[in-house]
Amino acid sequence: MRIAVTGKTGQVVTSLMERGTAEGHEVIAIGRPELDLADPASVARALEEVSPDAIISAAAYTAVDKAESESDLAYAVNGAGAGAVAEAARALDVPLIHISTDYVFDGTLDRPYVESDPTGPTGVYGASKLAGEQAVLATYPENSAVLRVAWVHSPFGGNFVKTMLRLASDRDEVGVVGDQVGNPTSALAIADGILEVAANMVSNGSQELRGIFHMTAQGEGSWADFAEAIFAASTVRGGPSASVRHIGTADYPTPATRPANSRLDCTRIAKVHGVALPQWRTSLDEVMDRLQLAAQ
Ligand SMILES: NC(=O)C1=CN([C@@H]2O[C@H](COP(=O)(O)OP(=O)(O)OC[C@H]3O[C@@H](n4cnc5c(N)ncnc54)[C@H](OP(=O)(O)O)[C@@H]3O)[C@@H](O)[C@H]2O)C=CC1
Ligand SMILES: Cc1cn([C@H]2C[C@H](O)[C@@H](COP(=O)(O)OP(=O)(O)O[C@H]3O[C@@H](C)C(=O)[C@@H](O)[C@H]3O)O2)c(=O)[nH]c1=O
Ligand SMILES: [Mg+2]
Repeated sequence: MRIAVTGKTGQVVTSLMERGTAEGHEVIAIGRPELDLADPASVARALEEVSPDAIISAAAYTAVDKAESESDLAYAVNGAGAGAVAEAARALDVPLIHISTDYVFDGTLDRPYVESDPTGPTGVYGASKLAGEQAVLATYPENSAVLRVAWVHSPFGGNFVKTMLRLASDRDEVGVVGDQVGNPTSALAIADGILEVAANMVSNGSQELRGIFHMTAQGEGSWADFAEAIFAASTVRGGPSASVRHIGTADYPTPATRPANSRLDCTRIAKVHGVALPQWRTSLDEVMDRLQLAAQ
């Protein structure tokens, strides 16, 4: 497949370049300045030039706290920008896979969220991503899949794993919220899942393969559990470590409110696409191995 992906340096786009190329696909990453999601005309132009077999919409405004004070930009990129990608995919008549987030939910449910559960974002980032989902499904429902992923980490770009390792390098203890639970998911595993979904959509036009899907790693934990796993994995590899103090959300005030329950139920994508990502602790080991290699 010839696959166009939005963004150049993001975690998911970098993972797709690696995994897609390894599987013999041609993966073309298109980002700024040629494709700027805040400039819709550039989106159509840049994607048409590539004439791909499928488009992966992975670029987004992802600064959750900063979005609270930059809401116009967050909506332009994540809402209107996502709609512009969908219009380009429709014009090219190719499948679109749009990446979204667990933060579209308010987190008050006491079980993992299924695709049909009501959304209710608690911050600007989640609301702007929800606007993007809606734009995609209104513009190009006949050939789009929205994949909601969560708590993304990888050897690339900025993420919670790297933040924790940086903090541990100069302190013995880190306070991390223990009352927000979710599914830490590696971008490398996400790339594998996206490639399976893309192949299914390219070869099969069935509506059942389109629509919204939850796609996270198996297993769950709080951010504090995630931090503990990071430090355990770092310790065995000779990397920095710290002890984790489990704190409450109220003890770690942030501009954006995050959902307390971010867990996503991934039954539908397993049934419809045959996609099941590995356990999150297994993927974390892969990411930690890669970080050690990168540091050598
Ligand atoms: N990170 C996470 O924890 C989660 C992410 N997601 C979603 O997954 C997707 C991938 O996220 P991830 O890989 O982590 O993202 P990153 O934060 O690692 O990277 C963001 C990417 O978006 C690009 N980008 C930002 N603004 C624009 C713009 N105006 N025009 C074009 N490109 C732009 C960046 O461009 P450049 O390369 O130029 O810097 C970069 O490639 C996103 O849709 C995100 O909402 C969902 C759940 C969790
Ligand atoms: C750095 C740090 C964070 N925290 C808390 C704050 C927050 O509740 C939680 C995670 O913090 P972060 O800011 O790294 O994560 P955050 O940016 O909220 O991560 C989110 O990013 C967007 C893009 C998504 O789509 C989500 O799925 C999710 O991955 O941990 C601590 O408790 N202690 C700390 O030292
Ligand atoms: Mg962050």
